[in-house]
Amino acid sequence: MKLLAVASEGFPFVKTGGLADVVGALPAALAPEGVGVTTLLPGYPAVMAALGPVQSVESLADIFGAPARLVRATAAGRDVIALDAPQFFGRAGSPYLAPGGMDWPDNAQRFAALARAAAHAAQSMGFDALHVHDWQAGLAPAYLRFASSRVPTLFTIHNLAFQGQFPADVFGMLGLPAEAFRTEGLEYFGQVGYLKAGVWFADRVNTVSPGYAAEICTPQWGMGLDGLLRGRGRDVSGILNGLDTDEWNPAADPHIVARYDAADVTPRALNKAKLQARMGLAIAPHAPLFAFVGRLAWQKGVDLILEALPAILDNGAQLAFLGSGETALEARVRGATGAQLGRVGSHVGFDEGLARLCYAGADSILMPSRFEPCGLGQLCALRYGAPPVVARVGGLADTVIDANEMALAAGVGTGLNFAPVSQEMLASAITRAIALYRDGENWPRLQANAMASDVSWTRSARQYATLLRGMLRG
Ligand SMILES: Nc1ncnc2c1ncn2[C@@H]1O[C@H](COP(=O)(O)OP(=O)(O)O[C@H]2O[C@H](CO)[C@@H](O)[C@H](O)[C@H]2O)[C@@H](O)[C@H]1O
Repeated sequence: MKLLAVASEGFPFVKTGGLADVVGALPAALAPEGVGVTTLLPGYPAVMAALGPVQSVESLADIFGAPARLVRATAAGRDVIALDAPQFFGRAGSPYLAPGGMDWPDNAQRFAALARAAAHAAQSMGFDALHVHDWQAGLAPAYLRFASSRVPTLFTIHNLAFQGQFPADVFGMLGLPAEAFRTEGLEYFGQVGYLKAGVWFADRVNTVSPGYAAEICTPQWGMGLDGLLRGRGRDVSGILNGLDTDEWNPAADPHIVARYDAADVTPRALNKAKLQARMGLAIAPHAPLFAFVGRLAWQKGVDLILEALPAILDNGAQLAFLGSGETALEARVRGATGAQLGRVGSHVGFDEGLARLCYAGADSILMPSRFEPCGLGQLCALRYGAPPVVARVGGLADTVIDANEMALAAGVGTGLNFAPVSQEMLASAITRAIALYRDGENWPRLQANAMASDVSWTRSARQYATLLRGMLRG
């Protein structure tokens, strides 16, 4: 099967978060299942540079007022098509944000162009199916539907909180027939909804864990789309994300100081010391070291970590933050660092190497997310032997087995879970983690169980292949 995937980011070419990891990993994961993936990405400067010499495969005479072309190359082991449209993507900086942190003012056009190019390529280049990721590509199933195309589409929701909503007057420039702008279409509370378009027009919809698939069908977590999602019934499913276990491998990771595997985790101590140094923490081999890696956002419960700080500090533990995001949270993280020098460390920014050092050097990774479609941080934590403390929501609940008494006795715990998601319950889980760490006997077992967890794509790739083959049958 020839599958075209379309997304606004994909590792290793451009990454701001977990979407890129998944888009970058699926081609290798699906290859053994007989699915050959080509990935269409916006031609950002970083993407064009990484592709090197390219072959021009299609020209698009007029894409929202300017010519563009599709170019193709194989790079980093992936077959990539880039939408070379300098008027939309030829700018430095974030894929989504202008300098100053506001959305690029022409994001509606930019990502409509991406979706239109994907629909065009899916039809004209002989692909069997189109895999559409998140709102940035969400219009593609609408373009295909109104072109009476037979190319089936799968729409994957990585985060329902980001919906790509634009004022109604954007509709006029999309080049879609008037009938598309209805409740039974892409109209969303009087606006144009790019994610809504994906959910409405795609043949199948999935999200990145079974738990989140169930949650988004409820009013509490459906973000206004639960009715529509419930209405799509069995067309909606959940498939867990995995990790590219070659890419994320503590035995071969070039970003960390000391490489190790499950047979001997003692080299982790060197990574811990390095992480403490990089984060401005006291070099304390026996202090339990917690780390947070991710977007500094309400979703991720960063405020809960800050409020639960006494549970960490009063127990002689340390905390390292790596992330960027909401200005107020960035300021609070910097403030906590300044107030607790040597005990709280932080790096506000995006740093792939430091993220890996966090997974390889921290004793435990904190993920107190209020909601989490899947989460990759906890999978990295398991793989790198840093048993995570996670909120029992979405994909976190699906991937981390709480080390309660029964689980410890049965030898199956891989981390710690807590619910409901509150500062108090997080503090109590942290206290439990520190006690386990200090009792000496259970922690190594927990760490070994974590590292033995299957976080690869193997099972999920099979599920994707089954879903895609089902789509081809209609
Ligand atoms: N400052 C920083 N420096 C370096 N690396 C950083 C970083 N901040 C984040 N990362 C990295 O980015 C990735 C984050 O992935 P997540 O899946 O945890 O969250 P995200 O919310 O971006 O993804 C959304 O999409 C993914 C993919 O489907 C879902 O798993 C998730 O639940 C959903 O919210 C990880 O690889 C992490 O290490």
